[in-house]
Formats: sequence, structure tokens, C-alpha cells
Amino acid sequence: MNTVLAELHDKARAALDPVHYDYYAGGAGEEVVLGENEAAFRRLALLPRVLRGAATRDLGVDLPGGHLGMPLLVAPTAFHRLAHPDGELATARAVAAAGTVLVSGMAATVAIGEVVAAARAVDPAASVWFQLYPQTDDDVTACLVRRAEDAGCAAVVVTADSPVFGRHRRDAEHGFHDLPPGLAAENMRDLPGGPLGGTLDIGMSPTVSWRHLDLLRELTSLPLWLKGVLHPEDAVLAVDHRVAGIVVSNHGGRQSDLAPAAVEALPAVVDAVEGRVPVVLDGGVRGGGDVAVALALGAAAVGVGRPVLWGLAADGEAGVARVLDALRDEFDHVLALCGGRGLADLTRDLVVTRGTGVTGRCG
Ligand SMILES: Cc1cc2nc3c(=O)[nH]c(=O)nc-3n(C[C@H](O)[C@H](O)[C@H](O)COP(=O)(O)O)c2cc1C
Ligand SMILES: CCCCC(=O)C(=O)O
Repeated sequence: MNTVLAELHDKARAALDPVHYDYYAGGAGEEVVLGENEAAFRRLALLPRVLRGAATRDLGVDLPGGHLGMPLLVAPTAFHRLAHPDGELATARAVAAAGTVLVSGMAATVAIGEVVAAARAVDPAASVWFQLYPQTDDDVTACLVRRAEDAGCAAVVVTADSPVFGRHRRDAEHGFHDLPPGLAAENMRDLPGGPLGGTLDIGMSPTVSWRHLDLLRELTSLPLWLKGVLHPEDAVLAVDHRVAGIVVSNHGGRQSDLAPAAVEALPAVVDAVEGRVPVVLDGGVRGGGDVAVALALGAAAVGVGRPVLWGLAADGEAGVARVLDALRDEFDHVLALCGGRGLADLTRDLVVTRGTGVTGRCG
């Protein structure tokens, strides 16, 4: 792990209520996937190219829904006020200052309008995206989309990997089922039909299907990203259903504990979509080298989840800023060491599976 991220993780662990630390840190089942997301990156290496000098490297990338100053965005995570009193406001400010995108969660502890306003106060051109769990009741889905649009969000990220909430042993052992008094999922107030059920599995529905994605396509003209895709056939279906982008993700190991590591699922999804839409990877990214490997395997960008929560818990807005700065700096350094003059130089032929010498493959 990047040393700054490791330092902030340790600081966050010391600062957080252990119950909330475990909610953030934990995974589903036996936490096999949680460990594999990071371990799979350690099994991959990058062959450097030589004598391709460039004084500086352009790290920017344009995606449907915004320009990223580096190929890294902040993945949606719930309940930032468990980490710091400023919650998502602090995260939004730091992410906007870093020139990248925050995907703000439906289960945020600050309403989406305030999150976007905080980002725009730092940078009027900042893009914030809204993460949505599609709802059984179409009126509720429509209401949430309208809130995201009214707030000024630039894209909607539809999470598809949570028909039911993963079973988290750590939360069960602590008896963690609800937010402490004073905190709430602010986007979920006053929805048609009343509250959506338990705080920790807000509105997840086993009935959600491709029909709901088509409905979303009709409800909004914002770019729609589909998050939680691992099977290449689902990636093709997503393109057929007119998504603007795909997030290869196993939800940070918090849903199916039988899923493969996210980076191991990436190449087949990239191949299946054949460049028709960009593919973002999240899960286990803990350093600039991981960003480089994901891009070499065909990701347009990566998402980071827990490291941002550690930065937030350790030092609020400044902590999140340090996480993003450290990842950008390390990625740029790795890119230079690999002979990369820009992102396009990160190609699949550079990727080697450690211990096998096999190039251009993963896992
Ligand atoms: C505490 C926590 C809460 C999360 N909440 C959400 C959520 O509300 N919606 C969602 O789509 N993904 C959620 N995720 C998954 C992240 O978006 C992302 O897929 C994952 O954190 C990436 O893995 P990483 O933490 O190893 O970077 C959550 C992850 C964590 C750790
Ligand atoms: C409470 C909403 C879901 C949060 C979530 O997706 C997670 O904890 O992984």
C-alpha cells in the first residue's frame, strides 16, 4: 500500500469507533474477495518500456459526465458522517480541489444538493455523480433521479450488484444495524411510499432487472453508468441497454464472497465492450501502481473507496486531499518509470503475471 494511505489508515483506525471502523473495513462472508482485490494486484507486474522520455505527462481523461484531471475518481461509499462531522461536504471539497469526480452515494449523510454545492464552491466546473440503487417502486426511483438532476449531478451510477445486502460478519458481531442519533441517509427523506426499510440495506431490491435500467434511460438524459458488472455478457447487455459506461466492481468485497478479484474480471469485460463505452474498475486500488495496472488492462480510470474514508476519518477534507494527491503523485511516477508519455502508453502487453512470465494476461 502507498505509505501515505497506510499512515492515514492507521490514523483512521485509531480515531474511529471500532464498530464504524469495521463497517468501513469489512467485507462479506469470510472476506475472501476483500483480500483478493488487493492480492490480485500484487500478482501482476508491468514491463517498463525504455528510452521514451517526456518531461511531463498529461494524466487527464474525459468520461461521460465529466473531465478527470487524473484517471481516478471517488467510488460511492455510504455514511461519510460516521467518519467525520463534515461528512460528504469535506469529501466533495477535497475531490473538487483535486480536479476529479465524486460519486456521491444514495446513502449519503448529506443531501445531494448540498454535496454538489460544496464541490462547486471549490470549483464551479466540478462534476459530482449520483449513485442509485434502483427501486422496486418506479415512483421512488423517479424521485431519486429528480433529486440528483435538481442538484446538478452530471451522471447517475446505477449499482447492480446488490439485489440483497451482503452478509457482513463484523457488523453482525457488533450488532451494528443503524446510524447513531443525529445522522440519517439524507437523500432518502420524504420519499413516495414512506421509508425504504433498514438503514444498512436501504432500498435494495431482489426484483431489480434490466427493465429498471430502461426506465432510468427514459427518466433522465444524464449519462448512466452501470456499477457492479463482472460477467462479460452483462457488459454487452449493458451496452445494448445504452449505458454510457461500466464499472467493473465486486463492491469492494462486500457483496458476493464468491466473486473474482475486480482486476481479474476486468480484461474480459474490456474485450466484450470493444471500446463502445469506457470501463472503470474499482476494488483494491491502494497505490499508483495499481492504477497503472488497471489502465494497462483497459480501464479508462479507477475508483477508490476505503482509502478516501480513511483520509476523511483521519483528517477530514485535508485527509481526503492527501489520499488523492498521494495516488496522483505515485501514479505519475510509475507512469514515468514505465516509459509512459501519457495514458495511451499503458497497454496490455506491459502486464505480466508474476511467477509465470506470461504477458498480456491477468490471473
Ligand atoms: C463502507 C462502504 C460503503 C459503500 N457503500 C456503497 C454504496 O452505498 N453504493 C455503492 O454502489 N457502493 C458502495 N460501496 C462500494 C464502493 O463503491 C466500491 O465499489 C468499493 O469500495 C471499492 O473497493 P475499495 O474500497 O477496495 O476501493 C461501499 C464500500 C464501502 C467500503
Ligand atoms: C446502506 C446502503 C448500502 C451501503 C453499501 O453499499 C455498503 O455498505 O456496501
